[in-house]
Amino acid sequence: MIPNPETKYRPFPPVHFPQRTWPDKKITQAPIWCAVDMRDGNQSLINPMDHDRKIKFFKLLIECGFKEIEVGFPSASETEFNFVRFLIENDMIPDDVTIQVLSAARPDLIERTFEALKGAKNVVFHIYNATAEIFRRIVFNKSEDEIIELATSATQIVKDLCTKYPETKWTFEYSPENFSLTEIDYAIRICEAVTNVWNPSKERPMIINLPSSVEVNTPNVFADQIEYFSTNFAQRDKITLSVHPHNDRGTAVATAELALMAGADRIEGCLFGNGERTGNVDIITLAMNMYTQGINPKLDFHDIKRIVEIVKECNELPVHPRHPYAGELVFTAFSGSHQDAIKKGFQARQNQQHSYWELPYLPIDPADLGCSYEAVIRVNSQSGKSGAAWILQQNHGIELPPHLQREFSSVIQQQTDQTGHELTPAEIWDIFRTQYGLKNQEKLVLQEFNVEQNAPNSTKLKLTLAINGKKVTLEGVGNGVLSAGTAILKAKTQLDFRIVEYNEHTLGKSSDSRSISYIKCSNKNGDSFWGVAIDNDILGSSLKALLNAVSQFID
Ligand SMILES: CC(=O)SCCNC(=O)CCNC(=O)[C@H](O)C(C)(C)COP(=O)(O)OP(=O)(O)OC[C@H]1O[C@@H](n2cnc3c(N)ncnc32)[C@H](O)[C@@H]1OP(=O)(O)O
Ligand SMILES: CC(C)C(=O)C(=O)O
Ligand SMILES: [Mg+2]
Repeated sequence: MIPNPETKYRPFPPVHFPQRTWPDKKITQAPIWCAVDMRDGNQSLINPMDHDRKIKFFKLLIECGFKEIEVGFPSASETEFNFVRFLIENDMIPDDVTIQVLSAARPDLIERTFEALKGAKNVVFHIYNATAEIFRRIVFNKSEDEIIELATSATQIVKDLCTKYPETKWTFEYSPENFSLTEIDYAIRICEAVTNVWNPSKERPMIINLPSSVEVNTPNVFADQIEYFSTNFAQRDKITLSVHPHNDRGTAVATAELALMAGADRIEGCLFGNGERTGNVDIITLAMNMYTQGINPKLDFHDIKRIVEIVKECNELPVHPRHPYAGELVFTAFSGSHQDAIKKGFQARQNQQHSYWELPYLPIDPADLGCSYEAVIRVNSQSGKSGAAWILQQNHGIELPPHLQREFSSVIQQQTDQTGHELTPAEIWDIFRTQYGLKNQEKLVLQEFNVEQNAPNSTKLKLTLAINGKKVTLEGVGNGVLSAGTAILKAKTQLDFRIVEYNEHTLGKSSDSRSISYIKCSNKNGDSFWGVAIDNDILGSSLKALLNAVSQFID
């Protein structure tokens, strides 16, 4: 028996805020991004990053365009402390990048953190303490006022120490940890008290960072909390309002997006949503969501596969194959109706009159993330006619005629049903060649041919064939090469068949491109077979395709 949730869990109370305006707002520009992978992400890893992994991650974040990077919790360990020293002493921080460090609101930890920062150019000094009732009661055993005192006295210590190091441009950040679980008016009260101590200005704002340290409510309730805070905070114009969503309910991205609509200016998060428990908000998803709405996210993820590899190596964690924008399967359709729509979408793009991306089932151009179109369609037993046709088109320039697409699809379907597995492009190509005579067809093999135009509508054809390896030369007449060839083969094999469909095209754009021909022959019993052939000239490919089709009537 599962426990009764009604007596075990309490619903999160909504914020009474009928003046809310965020539902009608739009996101129109990128927020200030702060990557907290090297701190919040790092503190959640099984094996926290060592020096080399941290360096690698730091360089990656800079390449991606982050201008604010929380590089660690310097008072946590020697590794953390020394890493910050290394960055500073080796001049590894670009002038336009601000490093951020975190410390609990504890004098000993704050002092140690300042030691790590000596000589840095630009720093966000970030302190936090939990403010929610359950933390005040259980963790701190302190009253509301005592917690305010803890936060303000720590702020004063930071302020005093900043004056000792005037060579650094300091920005102060305060986080009421577990903001979303904190009584909203108390959260405003403690943040205002901290702000009053710091005394920011419009020109030198401080950062108030509102975390859903544990995600406890729906994104709309969090948005109400943010708009309420933003509306009622006394020195709103002197603070940068930041959010720091976690993903316990799986809605961190929505939470962050609604928070931006509700007035947040800045977002802290991690690549691929790494972080404590279910992670921090995924900045890649957020940024690419903006990108697909026509907004420049001011971050660069154009080589997503490389980013995945580096992050996997540094975090020693996988990235899910269905991770938005980045997973190895997110641009791949296995299912028939999706494949059909995607294939038609790519065709339609060739005549499109506008520049916008418009493709069924592909909300973003894979090329924008450095991915090719090759993998957008893969073939298994869920696939339809467009699946294999797409693979042949992409890999070999083959434009299967519509009827042949259907016929080849049933061949492929038999294979995938039998094995239950995906077919690779190489396997599909091999099945295609075997099925239509491009490979191992030895019953009727063209060796030479000669065409003479006797008169208008009368063509004389001389064929040299290897029939099951035996060379024969045959002649016939028809009103064209194919009808002459048909006449020759009918006479030789005693088979009664006719050509019912013929298609050809060049494989490539230049005039010396090879030709491919597709021929379907039927007999009176209703049996029909396709033959396909490739040759340097169109007559050769037509005759070979005819032989490949007819060979299939022969036992
Ligand atoms: C939501 C977040 O992500 S917060 C960031 C969390 N990150 C980390 O903790 C990673 C790095 N931390 C560490 O390595 C260690 O915690 C250290 C080295 C910083 C400190 O370790 P310790 O000295 O053993 O203290 P510990 O972390 O257990 O803290 C517990 C004490 O600090 C107090 N404390 C906890 N958080 C805070 C805070 N934000 N501000 C002030 N005091 C705090 C607790 O009430 C407790 O006090 P008590 O001993 O009087 O009961
Ligand atoms: C330190 C704070 C910002 C934090 O990581 C959290 O509350 O989740
Ligand atoms: Mg966090």
